[in-house]
Amino acid sequence: MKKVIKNGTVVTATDTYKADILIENGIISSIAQQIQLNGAEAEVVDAAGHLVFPGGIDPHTHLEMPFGGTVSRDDFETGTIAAAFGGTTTVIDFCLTTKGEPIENAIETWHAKSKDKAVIDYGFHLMIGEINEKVLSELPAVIEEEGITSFKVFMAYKNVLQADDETLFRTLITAKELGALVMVHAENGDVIDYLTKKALADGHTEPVYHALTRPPEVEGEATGRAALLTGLADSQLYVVHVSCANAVDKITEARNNGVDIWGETCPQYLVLDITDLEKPDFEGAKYVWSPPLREIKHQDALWSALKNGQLQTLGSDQCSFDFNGQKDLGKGDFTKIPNGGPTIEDRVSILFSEGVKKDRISLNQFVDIMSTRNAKLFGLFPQKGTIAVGSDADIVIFNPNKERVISAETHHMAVDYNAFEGMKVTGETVTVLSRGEFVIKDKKFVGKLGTGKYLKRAKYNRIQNAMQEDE
Ligand SMILES: NC(=O)NCCC(=O)O
Ligand SMILES: [Zn+2]
Ligand SMILES: [Zn+2]
Repeated sequence: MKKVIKNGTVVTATDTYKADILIENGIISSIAQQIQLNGAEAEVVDAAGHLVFPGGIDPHTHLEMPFGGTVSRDDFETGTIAAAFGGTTTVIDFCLTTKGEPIENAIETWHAKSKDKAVIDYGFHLMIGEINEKVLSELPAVIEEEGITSFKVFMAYKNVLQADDETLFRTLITAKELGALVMVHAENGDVIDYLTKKALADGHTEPVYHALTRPPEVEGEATGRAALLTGLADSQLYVVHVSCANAVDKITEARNNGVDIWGETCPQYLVLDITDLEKPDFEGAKYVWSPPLREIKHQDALWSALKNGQLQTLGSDQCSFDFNGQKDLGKGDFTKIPNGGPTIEDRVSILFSEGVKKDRISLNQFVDIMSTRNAKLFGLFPQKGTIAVGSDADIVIFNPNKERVISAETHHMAVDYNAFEGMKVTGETVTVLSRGEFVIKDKKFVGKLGTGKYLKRAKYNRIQNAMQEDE
């Protein structure tokens, strides 16, 4: 049956206007000031007093990911349900590879994790841990057959996920040839390895040492190095989870020099800070992310970078671990605390409440940062990331004035704590449609497991993204 969303305020990355939206066969078929249909023809959804914007696209999730001897708690079922409750309709998850193992096995593993579970659409990025003739021979099929058009390289997590500079450089060259966007976790893993060993040898075991052994300089250095190699390879780079001014400065400098480089930050870096890691009774472990939470001054740098376009996107970096039974693996040794936290559900709300409501970014920037730009960078636009005739009807109906408090008591993630516990936010997702079907209706989950579709994504489009830059 057709659906018509009536009386809402439509918000895209460029426009804000009152209009009705007609949905047929999962696609937006008409947008007009008034769409008149009788009740027998279409289901009417009244969005009066609400914003109607494209579903969020979260380009950075780790669902059911093995890490530090355990596995992240939220999987494609609980993770995508929580994402939908938070106004996100697409996630792109990181498919981890193992050196020496065929890439197709890794991708198969990720398909097995997600199929029959996801309630919203999803895609994968591919981790590159090594480059050799075998890997090079496998990558064209990854792009052409799987539609995986982004590769991820870790510059940190020594002896686990970390790749060397040759691997990064060759990945950049190969990505340019094949039409992929390279993503990088930019921290100097070798320096961190030294600093963490020294901290432990000096008897420092508490969670805050996670941050003290990963100072902003090591993120700035790695970001600058990755940017330089990208310029040298004339390739394209997306720096994930930027946490500090040092990294923003390197990205800005490279962009000013014509390097095709993009930066993502995450909600935790915008609203939490290093003092959270100092909480007593090992509670600081809840706030262990890599890169770590920073001194509060870095928050201002990140907000102004989002406003000025020096950073372009917000990912959640969802990688949740229970406080009891997972984070506590690191009691007595901060290096054993699994890195990551639950953020998928609150990403959109925090950007709206702290960004739009506090006048740090505009409403249209909000849509661009949490959805549209991600669609463009990751080969999903205009199928996703906007409200336009012909686009998928991935739509959020959002109450911009509802005040509420974030809490583990009410969240939908599987973990036993919420990193933003007690935070007051304004704005609430009311109804969410994925390809025209309700997933959340009047704040209740009405979706079905397995209805989320795997997305084969288009190649990285430098012209399209460069054109956005010129606007
Ligand atoms: N960010 C984090 O601490 N955990 C997830 C893995 C990663 O993105 O580095
Ligand atoms: Zn990372
Ligand atoms: Zn991550």
